[in-house]
Amino acid sequence: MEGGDHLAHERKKAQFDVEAMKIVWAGSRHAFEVSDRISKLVASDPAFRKDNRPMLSRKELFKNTLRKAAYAWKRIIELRLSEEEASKLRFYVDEPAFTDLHWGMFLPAIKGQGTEEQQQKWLPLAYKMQIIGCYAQTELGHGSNSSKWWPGGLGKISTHAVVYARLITDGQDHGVHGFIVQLRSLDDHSPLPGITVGDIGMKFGNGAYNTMDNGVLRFDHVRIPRDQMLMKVSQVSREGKYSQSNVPRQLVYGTMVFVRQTIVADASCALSRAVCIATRYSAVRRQFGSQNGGPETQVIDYKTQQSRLFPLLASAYAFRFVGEWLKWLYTDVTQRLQANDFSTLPEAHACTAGLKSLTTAATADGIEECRKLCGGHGYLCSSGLPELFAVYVPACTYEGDNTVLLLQVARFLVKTLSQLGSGKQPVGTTAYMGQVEHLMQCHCNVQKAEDWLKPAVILEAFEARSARMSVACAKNLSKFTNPEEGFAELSGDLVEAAIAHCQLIIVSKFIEKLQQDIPGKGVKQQLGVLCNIYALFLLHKHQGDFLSTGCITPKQAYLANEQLRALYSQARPNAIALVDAFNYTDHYLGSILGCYDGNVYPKLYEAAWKDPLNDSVVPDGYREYIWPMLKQQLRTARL
Ligand SMILES: CCCCCCCC/C=C\C/C=C/C(=O)SCCNC(=O)CCNC(=O)[C@H](O)C(C)(C)COP(=O)(O)OP(=O)(O)OC[C@H]1O[C@@H](n2cnc3c(N)ncnc32)[C@H](O)[C@@H]1OP(=O)(O)O
Ligand SMILES: Cc1cc2nc3c(=O)[nH]c(=O)nc-3n(C[C@H](O)[C@H](O)[C@H](O)COP(=O)(O)OP(=O)(O)OC[C@H]3O[C@@H](n4cnc5c(N)ncnc54)[C@H](O)[C@@H]3O)c2cc1C
Repeated sequence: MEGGDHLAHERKKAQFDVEAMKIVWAGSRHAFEVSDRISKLVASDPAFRKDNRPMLSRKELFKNTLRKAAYAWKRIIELRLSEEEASKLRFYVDEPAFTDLHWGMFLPAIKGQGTEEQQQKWLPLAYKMQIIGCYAQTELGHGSNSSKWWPGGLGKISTHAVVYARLITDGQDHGVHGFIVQLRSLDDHSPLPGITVGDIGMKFGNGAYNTMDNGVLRFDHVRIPRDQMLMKVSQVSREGKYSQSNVPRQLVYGTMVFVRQTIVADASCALSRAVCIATRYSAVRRQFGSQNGGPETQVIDYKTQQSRLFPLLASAYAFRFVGEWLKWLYTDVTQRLQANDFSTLPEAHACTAGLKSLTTAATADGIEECRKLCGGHGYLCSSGLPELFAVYVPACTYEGDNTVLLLQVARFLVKTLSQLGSGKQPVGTTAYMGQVEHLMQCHCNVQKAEDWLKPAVILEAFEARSARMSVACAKNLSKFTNPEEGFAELSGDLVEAAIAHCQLIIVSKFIEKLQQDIPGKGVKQQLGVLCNIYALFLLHKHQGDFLSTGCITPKQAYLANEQLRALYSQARPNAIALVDAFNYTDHYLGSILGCYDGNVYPKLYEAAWKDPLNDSVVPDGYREYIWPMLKQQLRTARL
């Protein structure tokens, strides 16, 4: 079959209103319209071509990124795009660049930690891109106080940085503070006196994150004007006297709470993109299994393919909704902070840290699974999956290594439990800990597979598992005379307790989403199927936890798996429509395997001939290396 829509028969099977699902996925009709318009604008502009990235040398690649960033900025000005539209445009350009750090961390750091006066001075310059900034926290060796190492945008482009460094006044160390530092001349871009700055070198994958100039920075007797210390949290007077505002010191790390929240939303984008590619290709690809001379089986009909693919499809939706909720939580905590209410900051920190950890780990693994789900073709760059994986996988490390972040969540959980004794009632995502006595001894009353479809049953099982794992950790910790020693010794168990808690958050937010009014024929029902797949898949994967804590019986674990298989069958006819609801353009997907019309094989064949190796029939190097070898063999054969 040439041309046409090769997936049309799949699209006809959908049992829900895809257009309505697109609105749910985008978050609102307005968000959908902005995304739709801007993604098409980018897709239709040849200046944003990206299929040649894996073939470019680092220098060509980097220059190309600078060209795109400058062109994107020009279009933003010409079209008078709003902040929301401009950020969507950068998103659909789909190329990591210094601008990510400028808009995503430099500006938020000044907004969050600068005084009114400092904001008035620096923000207009940054908004007009008259200065370009980055966020310099990480060092080459821990607390080495020697070289900053890794900041994106630092290596070659940033004129300024927010640098995190120890503040020492009168010989007293006040800990880490943020400072705005000019790095390069605004006239000729040369580093200012005392500053050594450069790129740290090639990173994993061709193309991928190598469009970013992650950098190294050293200072030698560099003077930072006093008024360039970010002074919302603490101040140094003209006389050198240090003082602190009446706000928690942790606000110094507020930018990370903001960025981790955006990383969770971004996880749903990266995972949904990989899932869209793997789902469409799984419907196109046929292998064996034909009966009575009929067409061969689409690989998406194999139960093994479904049990690997559909939990990822469900996870993409789950991360979307938890990301939406986390955005709300962040907005809420920000409003409270402005009113000097700091009570929800620890929870916001724990939620952003934990969910960043969970969603990025699952997304990185999920992209790789999608590559395998596409068989050999998934390994071709033209599948879009190798580059997506290489770009995405550092999310497990940046903004805090995922294990380190889970340990922060564990500390928060142990603290929450320890405060129960003093009568402090937990709220928000830890409210369930208030029923710890019930959760320690409750019994799951699932008797048949369909009982696992009841939200209350699922929630109680996840709450009981999480509470029991945290309580077990707390009990074990109490056996140590030195709490820090205990925390280090039990860190493996603590990480698992933190994972259980974060999975509970994601499941409960998906269930809450389903309690909202969701318009569109069959939309809520499909989301219900995905929610149950997500929860029961986790339960199946972590059944060791659920069984060992006595939350469920082996029979109930068996029934959960039986129900899961039934849910896969319900998802199957809707699979293509569920990925169409992401509304991704072929440009954004960047994948022959995932193209909307499913016309995969002719496109793969055509693309192969565009590879530079196929520019000539006889390759460079043949005369030099192969021909002499062949001649040598001939001579040996004659002997
Ligand atoms: C819209 C566009 C978005 C664009 C996004 C662009 C993405 C671009 C890609 C990459 C950019 C990458 C950037 C970076 O990686 S920046 C560097 C990030 N580094 C880390 O995340 C390091 C991880 N470590 C930590 O977070 C540590 O907590 C610490 C270094 C901040 C501090 O360590 P330490 O001094 O040891 O203190 P503790 O960890 O013990 O914490 C003390 C206390 O403070 C609480 N706390 C910690 N962090 C926060 C926080 N962010 N907010 C609020 N509270 C925090 C912690 O819970 C402890 O509390 P206590 O137990 O009650 O005392
Ligand atoms: C692509 C990319 C972009 C980045 N961009 C920026 C940026 O713009 N600005 C910036 O400042 N930084 C940036 N970073 C740095 C990033 O924030 C750090 O790499 C990250 O915080 C992890 O720190 P680390 O590299 O020192 O890892 P380490 O802390 O050295 O981790 C190594 C191993 O030790 C384990 N470990 C470490 N501490 C503990 C502990 N306490 N308990 C148990 N295990 C532990 C970790 O789990 C990990 O397995 C970027 C990094 C990358 C990869």
